[in-house]
Amino acid sequence: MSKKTLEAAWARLAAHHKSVAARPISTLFAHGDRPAEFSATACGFLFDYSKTNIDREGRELLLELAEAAQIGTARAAMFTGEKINRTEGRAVLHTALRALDAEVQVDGQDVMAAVRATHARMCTFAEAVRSGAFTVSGGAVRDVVNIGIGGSDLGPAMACLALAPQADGPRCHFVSNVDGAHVHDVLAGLDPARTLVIVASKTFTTIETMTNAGHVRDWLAAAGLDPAAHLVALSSATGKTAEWGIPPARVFGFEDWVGGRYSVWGPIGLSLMLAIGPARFNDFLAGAAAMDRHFREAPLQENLPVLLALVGIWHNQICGHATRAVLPYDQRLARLPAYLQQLEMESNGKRVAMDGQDLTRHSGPIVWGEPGTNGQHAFYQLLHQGTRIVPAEFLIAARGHEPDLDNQHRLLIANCLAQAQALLEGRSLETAREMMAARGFTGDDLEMQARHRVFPGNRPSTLLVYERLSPAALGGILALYEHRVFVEGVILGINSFDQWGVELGKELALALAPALEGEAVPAEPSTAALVAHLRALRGEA
Ligand SMILES: O=P(O)(O)OC[C@H]1O[C@](O)(CO)[C@@H](O)[C@@H]1O
Repeated sequence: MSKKTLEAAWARLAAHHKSVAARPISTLFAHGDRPAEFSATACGFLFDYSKTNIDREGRELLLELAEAAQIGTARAAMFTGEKINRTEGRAVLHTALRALDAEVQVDGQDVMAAVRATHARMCTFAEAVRSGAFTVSGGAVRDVVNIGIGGSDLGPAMACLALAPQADGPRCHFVSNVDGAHVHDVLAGLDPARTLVIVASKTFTTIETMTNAGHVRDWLAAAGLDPAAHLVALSSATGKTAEWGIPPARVFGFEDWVGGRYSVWGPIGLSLMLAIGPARFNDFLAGAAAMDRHFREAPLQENLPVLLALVGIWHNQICGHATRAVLPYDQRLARLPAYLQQLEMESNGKRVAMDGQDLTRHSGPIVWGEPGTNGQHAFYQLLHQGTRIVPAEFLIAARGHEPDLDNQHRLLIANCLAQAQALLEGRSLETAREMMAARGFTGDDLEMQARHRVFPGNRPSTLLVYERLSPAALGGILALYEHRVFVEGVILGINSFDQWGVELGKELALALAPALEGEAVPAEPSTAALVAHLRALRGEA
C-alpha cells in the first residue's frame, strides 16, 4: 500500500468532515430515499447507518480509504492462511473452523483434515454426553462447568446465554475470575458426581484458569471421586493437558492460528455444543460462514463488515468520538458488549503499527454497553444530554422467542426505535419552552426548567436488524463484528491479532504474590504502601 495514497485519503476525509461537521444529520433526510440509500442487507441482516452524518461524498471517501488500505489484499491474505499476525509469526484462520468443506493450507500443509477430525470428535462427544451414553462417576452429566478466561470464557458464556431458548442439554456454568467468590458461587449447589468440568485454556498456563481448575479438581477429589473421570481439556498445549492427567480422548486441541478471542467456533465452543447440540452448533457455524462468504465476495459499498468498519472509522477517527455504545435490544445478548470489548479492544487497542512505528492516529474505540431497555434507565441520560457524543450501535430482532409475550417484544422495538429517533431529532429549546408554559411555568423559572429539558439531538446511531436470535443469526453477528474489527485494524495499520498489552500486568501480579505473603517488599513505593495496608487489614502485618 502506498502510504502517500492512504494519507491523502485520510486528509480528504478530514477536509470533508470539516465542511459538514456543523450540519444537522436530520437535514440529510430531505434528499432522496436516505433510509434505503444508507443501509445495506445481507445474510438476513439489515444494517442502517442513515442516522449518521455520512453523506454520499463522505461514503465515497471512506470507501476510497478502504481501497487505499488495500482491504481486498489483506482479506485474501487472512483467508488463505498467510502469517498476518507478524509479531507471533502466525496465520489467522478462525474462519477455517466454520468452513469445514474448505481447503486451507498453512506452510503448504493442509490444516482442514485436523479441523474436521476434531469437529467430528466434538460432535460425537457432545451427543454422548447429551444422550447420557457418556457418564461421569454419578451417572449422566447434569451440569457442565467451563473454567476459562478471556476468549476461553467470553464466547461460550455469551453464546450460551444468547441461545438459551435452544438449550436442551446439560446446564452450563462458567468460572473465569480468580476471585474465589466466582468458583465458590458456581459450585454451590452442584453435585460433583454429576458434573463435567471443562478446562478451557489455549496455553494451559493462564494463572486464573489453572488456579480455578486446581480448586475444582480438589472439589471432585474431596467428594471421593476420581477427577480424571470428570475432566475435559480444550487446549493447544496437549503436553500440559497430559501432565494434568486428562485422558487424550477428552482433549480437544486447536492450532496456534486460532486466537483466543476468535476461538468460540472450535473446541472452545464445546460447552455451547453441549448445551444446544451439534446440529444447532453447526447452524451457528453456518451463519458465520455465510457472513464470511459475504465479506469475501460483496463489493465494498455493499459489504456489511466493511460498512460497519467505515462507520466506526468515521466516528472514532474522523469525528473524534472516543467511545461507542453497543446497545442490544435483546436481553439474551447481555454479554455481547463484554464479548465485543475483548474482540475490539484486545484486537485494536494498540499504540504501534504493524511495522513497530508509533500510530499517527488513535487506536480503535472504547466499546461499552448494556442491553436496552435497562440502559435507558441508567446511562442514556448522558447519551442524550451529556457534553460528549457517543455513537450508539443498536441491535434488534423483529421477533422474540416467546410468542405469548409478543406485546412486550413490540414495546421493546418501539423503545429501540424511539431512542434512535430521540438521539437524532432531539428537542429544541422552543419546544421545551412551550411544554413548560403549558404546565404553568412562567418567567425565569420557565426558562430554567425549559433549558433542562432540551435535547441537542444530532447524535449518530446505527441499527442492525435481524429476524430472530437463532444460532445462525448469532453466528452471523459475531462474524460480522470479527471482520469489522479486522477491516478497522487494516485501515489503521494495526496487527489485530496479538495482545502484548496484557503481559505486563500478568508478570507483575506473579511478582507481587510473594509480597502478599510477607516474603518481599515491592520496590515501587506506592505498591509497597498498599501491600502493607492490605496486609495490616488482613491481620498479617
Ligand atoms: O486460553 P488461554 O491461553 O487461557 O488465554 C485466555 C485469554 O488470555 C489472553 O491471552 C489475554 O490475557 C486472551 O487473549 C485469551 O483469550
